[in-house]
Amino acid sequence: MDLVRTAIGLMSGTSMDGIDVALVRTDGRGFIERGPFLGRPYEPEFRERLKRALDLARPLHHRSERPAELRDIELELTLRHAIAVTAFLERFGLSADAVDVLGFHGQTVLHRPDEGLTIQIGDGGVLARRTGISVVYDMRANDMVHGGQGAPLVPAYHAALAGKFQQAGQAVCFVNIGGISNLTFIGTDGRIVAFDSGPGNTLIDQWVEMQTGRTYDPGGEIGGRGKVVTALADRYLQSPFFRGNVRRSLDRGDFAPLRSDEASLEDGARTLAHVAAASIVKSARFLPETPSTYVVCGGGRLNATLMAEFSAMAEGLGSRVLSAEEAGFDGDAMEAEAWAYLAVRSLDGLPLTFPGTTGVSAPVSGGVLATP
Ligand SMILES: Nc1ncnc2c1ncn2[C@@H]1O[C@H](COP(=O)(O)OP(=O)(O)OP(=O)(O)O)[C@@H](O)[C@H]1O
Ligand SMILES: CC(=O)N[C@H]1[C@@H]2OC[C@@H](O2)[C@@H](O)[C@@H]1O[C@H](C)C(=O)O
Repeated sequence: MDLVRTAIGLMSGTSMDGIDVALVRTDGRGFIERGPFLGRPYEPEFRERLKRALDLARPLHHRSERPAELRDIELELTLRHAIAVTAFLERFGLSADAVDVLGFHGQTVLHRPDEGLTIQIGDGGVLARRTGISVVYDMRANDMVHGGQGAPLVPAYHAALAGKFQQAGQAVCFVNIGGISNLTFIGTDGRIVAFDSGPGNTLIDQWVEMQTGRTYDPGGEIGGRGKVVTALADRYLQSPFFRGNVRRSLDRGDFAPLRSDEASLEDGARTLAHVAAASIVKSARFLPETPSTYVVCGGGRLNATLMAEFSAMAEGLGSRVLSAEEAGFDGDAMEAEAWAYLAVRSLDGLPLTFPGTTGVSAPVSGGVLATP
């Protein structure tokens, strides 16, 4: 039997809303035992620091470049992750010795796949020393070196969770609605096809924050009171991103926010929820077949307006739509769990990405190991 390790995954996603922490016991292959999860929101001041980091990263041309202020933010981010690990261990009565590895995503501050450039800030060495636990980090870079898009990486984990659908003879598609959305299709024969599918919550979050100061549309309630402004929706949905045969991965800044005078608060939120839902369906046309089931994860599944739109569109095409919880998973923990799983795969030199998931030339492993 392959070695089963205890791993903690740490995800700070494109929504920049906080750090997700999840524990998984796994052999990095078919054995997965999901443990506890903790979400640690960022305080508003630190979110502003991360937004500043995106601005500082925009002119960079090399993934190791760190202007002094960006280096400071990287250290602050890393220390917040160390505190999150300590809080997690305390909360669940675990000692650092019980954990074999941390899978550390860091924060994507720039992603330009066309230039072969992806930058995640987060210092694995500092995190390993602070926590006393080995850290695997920088998991996207090697994929890009080998011609991949550097994202998405979560599909290897989705595929490992898909066994029950395969046994039932069903093609399943995991939909992760985070800041950006991505899809993982797993066919009945185990074939994996994955790609970023379009804007997720970021446009909605930016709009609601601009208009109200709140950082998201709770439950999709604001959008639920509005109507779709077709001309604005079309501006997004007619993007060249949805055309052509090559799927490319997205940067948070690839779709420009609505301008403040373009719609009422409610109509803007409704229109952008529609855009998020329709983007998934548009991109799903590039899957090998219509999935029997969509399993929806990520914070966007909690936006009822977005979910109602997506469910109606997908069901109209013959698929059923389940939330991660309805399918027996945890939709908040999934990405952090994936980073735990990927860290174990990295330790064993197993591939993290495949030609069908990132367009990489051949299956490749990745990640950098830092020891305490
Ligand atoms: N109760 C809720 N109602 C509506 N939307 C919500 C709710 N909770 C979270 N969200 C949305 O989900 C977002 C966070 O989702 P998630 O944590 O999956 O994103 P992420 O991990 O940052 O993104 P990515 O997958 O792009 O890396 C929030 O920014 C918000 O837009
Ligand atoms: C470069 C980067 O950080 N991309 C993220 C982003 O957020 C969602 C989507 O775009 C996905 O491609 C990826 O994250 C997920 C967790 C992934 O790599 O699977």
